[in-house]
Amino acid sequence: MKNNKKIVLVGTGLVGMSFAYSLVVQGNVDELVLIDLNKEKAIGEAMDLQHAGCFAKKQIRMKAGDYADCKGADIVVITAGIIQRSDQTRLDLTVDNTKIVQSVTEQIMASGFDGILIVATNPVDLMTAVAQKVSNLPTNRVIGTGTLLDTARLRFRLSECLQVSPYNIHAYVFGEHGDSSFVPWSHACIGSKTIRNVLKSRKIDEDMLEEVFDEVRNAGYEIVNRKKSTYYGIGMTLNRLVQAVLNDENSILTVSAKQNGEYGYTGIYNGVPAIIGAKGVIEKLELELEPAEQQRFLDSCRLLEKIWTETVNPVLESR
Ligand SMILES: NC(=O)C1=CN([C@@H]2O[C@H](COP(=O)(O)OP(=O)(O)OC[C@H]3O[C@@H](n4cnc5c(N)ncnc54)[C@H](O)[C@@H]3O)[C@@H](O)[C@H]2O)C=CC1
Ligand SMILES: CC(=O)C(=O)O
Repeated sequence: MKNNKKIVLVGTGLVGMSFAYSLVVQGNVDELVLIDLNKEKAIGEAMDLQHAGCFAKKQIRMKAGDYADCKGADIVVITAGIIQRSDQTRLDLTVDNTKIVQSVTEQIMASGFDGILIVATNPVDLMTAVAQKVSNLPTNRVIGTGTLLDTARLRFRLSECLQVSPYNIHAYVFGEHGDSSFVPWSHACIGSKTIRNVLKSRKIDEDMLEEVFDEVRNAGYEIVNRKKSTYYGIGMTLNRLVQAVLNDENSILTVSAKQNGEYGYTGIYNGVPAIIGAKGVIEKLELELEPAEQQRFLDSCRLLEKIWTETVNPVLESR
């Protein structure tokens, strides 16, 4: 394990700073550099965090910096971008955020950065693909937060409904971090018992599962309607992913990873469970999906590929 764990964050908005604050509270990095288009904001955020750090269990070196600081960083996290309004989906952000992620990634790479890139900017599956294409880093080293936040929401909600700790709920949200996501319930377990068998023994109707997932899929919209944006959930999601890499955990997390045919699709970034360690995506966990689940994954990939071809690529090629 490296002695000095260095993270650079690009985008010091609500998502970026929720993540940064969680690092300071948990004290699980050594060095943190903040970059934003709005340099004054990055400086103000760094000052505020430095003051918070006086009460933290570990002292972290923090500053507002610039892209030259990415050289030698273990991980650069991209949270720069616009957010959706309550009448928009994440996919409506595609054109604006493609331009932002392209520009940010070019500047990161110009520094000589050679670590792991983690992307949260929405629509995250497409923006991770943009970061990979522009950076030309190996695909295992460019990771999107994917459906990790959705999976946390699923485990939370199932935990509430079934009165079992979320730590003992093993269920994954697959596909786009968006409306085409789904849960392969055939692989959802409470402890080692399948969730369908748990429902059967408790005499709970299976319809409960899709009701729970509807809430999970709509959770982002529900929060945006009430408070304009979501940030604590994704802040801790980013922290979890970063720790898995920094500590070479080989933990299974549902991230946006480049598809290489494991689930019948090649070429697009989409959310699947994967083993995450120091080298990024070590291996995608290949689950045997039921035919209907497999179809939903293919539909999700086809949707993303269509937007990539019709919208993202023309933006990338226009520069
Ligand atoms: N993947 C996920 O699960 C989630 C993703 N998000 C996404 O995260 C992104 C950020 O959201 P918030 O932090 O709430 O937005 P925000 O508006 O609070 O912050 C965005 C920041 O990006 C900066 N920025 C914009 N263009 C930039 C550029 N070219 N270079 C450097 N910095 C730039 C802005 O100055 C601002 O500080 C959005 O795209 C949002 O949809 C939000 C929640 C969950
Ligand atoms: C905004 C967003 O992507 C979420 O909270 O799921």
